[in-house]
Amino acid sequence: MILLDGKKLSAEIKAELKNEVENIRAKGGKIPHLAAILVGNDGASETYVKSKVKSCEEVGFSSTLLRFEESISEQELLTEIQKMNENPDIDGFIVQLPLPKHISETKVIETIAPEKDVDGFHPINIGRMAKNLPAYIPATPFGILQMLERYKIETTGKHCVVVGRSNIVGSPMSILMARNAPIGNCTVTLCHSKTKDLSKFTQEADILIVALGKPEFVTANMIKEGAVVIDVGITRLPDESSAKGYRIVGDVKFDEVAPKCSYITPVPGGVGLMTVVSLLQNTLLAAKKIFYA
Ligand SMILES: NC(=O)C1=CN([C@@H]2O[C@H](COP(=O)(O)OP(=O)(O)OC[C@H]3O[C@@H](n4cnc5c(N)ncnc54)[C@H](OP(=O)(O)O)[C@@H]3O)[C@@H](O)[C@H]2O)C=CC1
Ligand SMILES: Nc1nc(=O)c2c([nH]1)NC[C@@H]1CN(c3ccc(C(=O)N[C@@H](CCC(=O)O)C(=O)O)cc3)C=[N+]21
Repeated sequence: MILLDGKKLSAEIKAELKNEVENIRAKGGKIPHLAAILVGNDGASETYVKSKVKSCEEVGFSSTLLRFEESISEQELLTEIQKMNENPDIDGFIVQLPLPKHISETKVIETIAPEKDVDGFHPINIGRMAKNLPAYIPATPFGILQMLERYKIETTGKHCVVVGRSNIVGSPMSILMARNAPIGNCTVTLCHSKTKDLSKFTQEADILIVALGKPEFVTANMIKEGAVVIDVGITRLPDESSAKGYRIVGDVKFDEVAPKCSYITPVPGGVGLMTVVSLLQNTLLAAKKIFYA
């Protein structure tokens, strides 16, 4: 069993990004600038956004964090997004999800200029991705592709089973794994809460990607011997013995599943860290105006 080490890989990618920034600086080019909009004060969202800002600093990007009260109106938020669209100093920005219930996620995402949508959530980016055209690929799926690539895991002809069909993880992941691309060419099965006999599918998976948000849901009996298991899930469970008061648990029961796997991601220290660096990589592309010149 080989651990897919998100900590090591993300550190390598950060070092590459830092190098790129130094080259840009030496040539007097535009330093990449990522902005994030955070609405309300959800604890987990706060952690992720801070981690994005910190990672920007580490690689030498500029970053801006705009915070708004939970009570901001939809129209006010859309106006702020327009301002970001028009601000030439900002190369890419994200609106942290989830949003308060009175704000339409769809409207928010569709207001973001596609060329600044480094999350890759705008329908134009999803459509371009599905057609195998250059596009911003959503950070979590992009991070998973890079893990598979850097560990030289063969995907062609494999059966990839994705559990979860969210717009930010499962759905784009299933599209990417089925594409005719170097990391792709899988036969893909996409499972969700209406899937009957989920185990029947997971047991057939050469590559199993789990993003359903239920801690330790996937057990050893659901896994084929030698499978590659990618655990996207992140749940904070109360834990008094930890300094933070919680511990982070994935969607996979790691201790019993790991011995059956050829490769597996840990949680924490797996996919989450790749998500953050992938967002920075998209921001670098945005600063270079690679897709929408
Ligand atoms: N590591 C990272 O970078 C990231 C981690 N996450 C984590 O990944 C997990 C999933 O997030 P996200 O994709 O946003 O989740 P959502 O809650 O948006 O979607 C969950 C998906 O799982 C499906 N599902 C729920 N229960 C079952 C079940 N019993 N059997 C089969 N499918 C089921 C749902 O089906 P249906 O559509 O029918 O409701 C849905 O498609 C969360 O723990 C989240 O915190 C999320 C983003 C990034
Ligand atoms: N517009 C938008 N874009 C997102 O990309 C987005 C979002 N909204 N909403 C929430 C999810 C979740 N997400 C994570 C980011 C980093 C870690 C991460 O750094 N994880 C570390 C630490 C985990 C921790 O301390 O909580 C790890 O897994 O080791 C995890 C999850 C991005 N998301």
